[in-house]
Amino acid sequence: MAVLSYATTSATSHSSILLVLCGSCAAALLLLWYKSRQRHSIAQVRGPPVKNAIMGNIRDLSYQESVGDLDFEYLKEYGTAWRMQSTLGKPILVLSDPKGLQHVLHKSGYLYPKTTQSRIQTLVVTGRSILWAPHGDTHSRHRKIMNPAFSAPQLRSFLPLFRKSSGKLCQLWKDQVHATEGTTILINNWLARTTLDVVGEAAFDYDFGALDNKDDELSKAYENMFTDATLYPSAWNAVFQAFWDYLPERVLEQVRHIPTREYARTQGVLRVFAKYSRRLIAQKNAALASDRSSRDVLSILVRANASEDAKSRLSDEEMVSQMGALTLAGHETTANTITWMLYELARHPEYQGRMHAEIVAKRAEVAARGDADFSMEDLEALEHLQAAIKETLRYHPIAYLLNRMASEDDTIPLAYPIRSTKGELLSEIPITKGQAIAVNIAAYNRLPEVWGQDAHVWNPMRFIEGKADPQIRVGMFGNLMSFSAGVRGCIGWRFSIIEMQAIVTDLVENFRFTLPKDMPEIIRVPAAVMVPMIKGKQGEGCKLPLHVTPY
Ligand code: HEM
Repeated sequence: MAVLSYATTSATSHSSILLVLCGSCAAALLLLWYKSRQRHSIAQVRGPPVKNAIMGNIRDLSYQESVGDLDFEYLKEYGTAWRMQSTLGKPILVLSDPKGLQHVLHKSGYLYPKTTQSRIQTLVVTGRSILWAPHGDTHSRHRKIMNPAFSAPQLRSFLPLFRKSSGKLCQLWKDQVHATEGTTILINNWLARTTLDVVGEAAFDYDFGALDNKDDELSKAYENMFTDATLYPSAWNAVFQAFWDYLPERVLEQVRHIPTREYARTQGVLRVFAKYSRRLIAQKNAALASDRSSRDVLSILVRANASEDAKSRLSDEEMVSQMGALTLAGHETTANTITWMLYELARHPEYQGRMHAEIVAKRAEVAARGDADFSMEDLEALEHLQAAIKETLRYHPIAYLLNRMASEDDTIPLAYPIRSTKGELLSEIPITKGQAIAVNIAAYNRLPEVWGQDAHVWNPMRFIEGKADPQIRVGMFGNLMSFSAGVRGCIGWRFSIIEMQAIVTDLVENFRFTLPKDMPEIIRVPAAVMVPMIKGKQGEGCKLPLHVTPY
């Protein structure tokens, strides 16, 4: 009986959600139709022709075979700012100009918040975390409490922990790689497991056991989530999301209950994370009360939150959400960047040889000093390693596009003037409130004006020879946009750099990476983050095989 009455209540509440959604959508459709007839301020900005009135041409971007195929073509044709049409006639300004990006992300503070679509999508997958936090008071409250856990000294203290995981990966590969001929390995899968273990231990003092193949509920829930939920978005979902700007927040919060793959897959992950996160936070609160608090990110967060005044404190729900956010933001991003780096090293054996020689020489220095392992200063002195990290972040930016919108009328300045639809040179673009802006990280990272005429070539020497010395400072690291910039720039960029230094040093010291004889074509697939897949075999998920031979 109890089950029956629960089922009836649940069905009633679901049909009222559906009714509210349908009613709101119909109203939004009318509003959208009215809006699409209005003239917008970026009408004079050139862009690719619109092929489909409903879908616009934005879908071409999410269906392009490899990230950059279209972006680099448009960049060449239209310059560092162009116009695209999103679903139901909504114009988007696609921006890769350094001065424009500096203005939108740095100088304007919170003037350009995330779009409703990107905020609600992160709400669906992480809950009320820092990634979701609306611009302004809410976000600065999250950031203030999270900052102490990401200070440079705190992150440098994680080095032994990162080295422990990379050592484990090396040992597992040594066990399975044939000593003389080497073996072909799907490296992305191993690296994702390694970075999941790293983020588990450093951020929560939790053992995902991914490298040990432990049957862990959390790591299983997370596996392939990005590609399952976001790859090749359906037309209905794109049209549905176009209404979101006009729906009340309370209605939008319900979209997570929609039982299609876009929402159900992430909702499942969110539920599992919330369960574990609650348990871990309770443990950390108990440890704090008995003065046994440890150094992982979540413990520092719990401590920082406890010492805030009640008004500024994160709520229980906000605290619980950070675990999913840190795993989401900090795991596959780093794993994929290392994957692309090893792929480029396999394609550039001469550079890989230099990196190996540099590490071996440093190892001899460390041994002569009587130390068992590299210090942070040793790793930072490896200039070929540093340059390869920067060049890979530039060439293969995992987060290749960010969505923002103007909260007020504004003017965006450009470093490189563009030609308007009337043939005039524009050195600034007027923006009206509500204008959507796509921050095109992939295109900025390939600007010949900033990176040199060989911007489309993977060449780490540009950082060693000082060729990349851009005049306009935008990014958080190496003047790259890969970690974004400004008030919402990546909080974990140092964590990721130290992690990459620790893992890549171990791998390049112990193994040689080459392309297998029958190397398939690898494409940069546009899921929520950019992932490597074998061309024509996208259905098999992320895959990047390399031939690995031990030294
Ligand atoms: C190669 C590795 C990484 C890349 C390329 C990367 C990139 C980014 C980018 C582009 C953003 C801005 C997102 C937006 O505005 O929508 C961001 C934000 C963020 N990242 Fe990273 N990230 C990386 C690693 C990490 C790691 C290791 C962590 C944590 C352990 C982390 C935690 C975060 C968090 C919490 C935010 C939200 C910051 C805020 O809104 O204030 N990231 N990241």
